[in-house]
Amino acid sequence: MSQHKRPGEARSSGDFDTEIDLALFGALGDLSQRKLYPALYQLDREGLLDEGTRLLGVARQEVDAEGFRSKVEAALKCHVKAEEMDRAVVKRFLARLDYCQLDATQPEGYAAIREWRQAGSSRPLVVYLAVGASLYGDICRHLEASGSLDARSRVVVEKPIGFDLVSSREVNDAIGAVFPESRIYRIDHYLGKETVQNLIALRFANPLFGTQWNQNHISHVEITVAEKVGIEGRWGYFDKAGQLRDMVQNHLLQLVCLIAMDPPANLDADAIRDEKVKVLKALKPFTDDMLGRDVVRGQYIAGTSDGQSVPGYLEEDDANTDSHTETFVAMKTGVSNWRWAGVPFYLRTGKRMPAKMSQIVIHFRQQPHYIFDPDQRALAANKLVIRLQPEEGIALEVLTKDSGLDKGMRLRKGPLHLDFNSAFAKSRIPDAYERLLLEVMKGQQYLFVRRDEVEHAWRWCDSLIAAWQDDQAPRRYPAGSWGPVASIAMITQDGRSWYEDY
Ligand SMILES: NC(=O)C1=CN([C@@H]2O[C@H](COP(=O)(O)OP(=O)(O)OC[C@H]3O[C@@H](n4cnc5c(N)ncnc54)[C@H](OP(=O)(O)O)[C@@H]3O)[C@@H](O)[C@H]2O)C=CC1
Ligand SMILES: O=C1O[C@H](COP(=O)(O)O)[C@@H](O)[C@H](O)[C@H]1O
Repeated sequence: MSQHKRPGEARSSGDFDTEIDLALFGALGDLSQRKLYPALYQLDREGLLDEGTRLLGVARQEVDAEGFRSKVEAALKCHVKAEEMDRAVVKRFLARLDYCQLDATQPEGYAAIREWRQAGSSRPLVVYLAVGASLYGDICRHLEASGSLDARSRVVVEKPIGFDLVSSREVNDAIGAVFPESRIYRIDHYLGKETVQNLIALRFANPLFGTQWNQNHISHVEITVAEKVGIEGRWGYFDKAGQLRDMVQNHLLQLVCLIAMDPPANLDADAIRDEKVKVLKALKPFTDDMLGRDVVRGQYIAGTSDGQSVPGYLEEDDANTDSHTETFVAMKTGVSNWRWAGVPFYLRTGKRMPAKMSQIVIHFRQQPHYIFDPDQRALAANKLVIRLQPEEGIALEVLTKDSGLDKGMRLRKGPLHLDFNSAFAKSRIPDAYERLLLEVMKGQQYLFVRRDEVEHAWRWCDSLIAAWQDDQAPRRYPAGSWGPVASIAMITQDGRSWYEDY
C-alpha cells in the first residue's frame, strides 16, 4: 500500500489495492444524495479513490449521463461544506460517473451493467444497494444471470435487513444465494463513526480500563441516542418500523456489543464479530412481567423544536391517526454472563428530543468504604462519558479536593476531557460513510455486520415485540422533551438517574 496522498491528488493505478468499479442502485435516492456522493467525493479529495475508479448510478428515472452528473453536483453543493468543495476534484469526481436507467425488478436492463463492466478494466465490482430490502433478491439474481458478476464482486446492503427474524432470513438467503458471506457488507453506519471505533481502542489499548471493565467495578451503563429530527417525510417507512426496529435493533445493539464484548484475539473481522455475537446471545430476553417495569414506549405529540412549533407524530404528512408506533423507547436490559452479571444497561432513543446527542456513560462503582462528607456521597463515583455526536470526545469524571482554605476536604467533580475536535484539530473527522466505503473498497469486513449478528439482534427484538402485541398505546411526550416521564421513573426506581450534563 502506498503513502497517503495530499488532498486533491488521486491515486494512480497500481498504487494500492482499492481499485473498484461501483454500481450504485438507488442512485437518485435520499441516501445516495445526502450521504454516499459526499462521502465518495471526500475520499476522492483525500486522494483515496484510485484514478480509474468509476461509478454507475442505477435508478428508474429517465435521465442521461450528463443530467445525472448535474444532479450529483447539486447534491454535493447541498451536502458538502463550501470550503471543502474543490472545483478540480468535483470535475474529476463527476467524470467518473455514468448512469443506467432500469427497473431493478426486471431482468432486461442488466445487460447494460455487464457492458459497462466489460468496457472497464478488470477492477472488482462493488454493488451498493441503496434501495429497499425487498429489491435485494431480484437485483442479486439479475446481476448474476446477466453475467455482470465475477468471483471478486462484493455487495453492500443497507439496513433494515428485514422486519423480524423470519423476514431477515429471507433477505439474507436471497443475497446469500448469489454472494458468499465473505463478500457481503451489511452497513450499520454507527460502526463507521469515529468515536464508535474509538471504543475498541479505548477498551483494548488502555490497561486502565481493561482491568476495570466488568461487574466488579462498573455499576451500570447508560446509552442515549437522541435525535432532534422527527419523521422527515419518511412516515410510510417509519410507521411500519418504529424506533425499536429503526434504531435499537441495529445501532444501539451494536453499541452494546462494543461496550460489553470480551477482547477479541485480534482485529480480524471474524474475531471481533464472534465476540459481538456472544454478547447478542447473552442479552436478557424480555418477559411479560418486565414490560411495565423495564420498558417504556413513547410517541411524540406537538411541541417545539429550536423555538418553533412542530406537529405531533400523528399530525405529520401521510399520518394514520390511529398509529401506536413508538417514536421513543427506553429500556433496562442486561448481558447475562460473568463479566456483566447484575449490571443494568439502560438504553433510550427517540425522535424529536431537545437535541441531537448520542452518548454512552459508564458508571463505576463507589469505593467500598467512604470517608468524606456524607452529604457528598452521591458524587463519589467515577463516570466515563463517551460522546459519539456531536462534539465527539471522551471525558472521565474524577473527584478532586475543592480548592480554597475554607473548603476543608470538600470534593469537587471535574472532567479529564479529550475533545476530538480540538485534540486532532488538524484533521477533519470523516463521516461514517467515508470510512465504510473505504473499507468496502479495501475488502475489509470488520466494520460490517455478519448475518448471525443481524439474526441474534432480531431474535432479541422479536421477544420484545411479541410481548408488546397486547400492550396499550405508547405514552405521549411533547416534541422537544426528553421522552415520557415514565422513562425517568424507570431508572429512578433503581435509585439512579439519566446523566444530564449535556
Ligand atoms: N435515507 C437514509 O438516510 C437511510 C436509508 N437507508 C436505507 O437505504 C435504502 C434507500 O433509502 P433512501 O435513499 O432513503 O430511499 P429513496 O426512496 O429516497 O430512494 C430509493 C431509490 O431507489 C430507486 N428505486 C426504487 N425502486 C426501484 C426499482 N424498482 N428499480 C430501480 N431503482 C429503484 C429509486 O429510483 P427512482 O428515483 O428512479 O425511482 C431511488 O433512486 C433503504 O433500504 C433505506 O432503508 C438506511 C439508513 C438511512
Ligand atoms: O439509521 C438511521 O439513523 C438515523 C440517525 O443516524 P445519525 O447518524 O444521524 O445518528 C435515523 O434518523 C434514522 O431514522 C435511522 O433509519
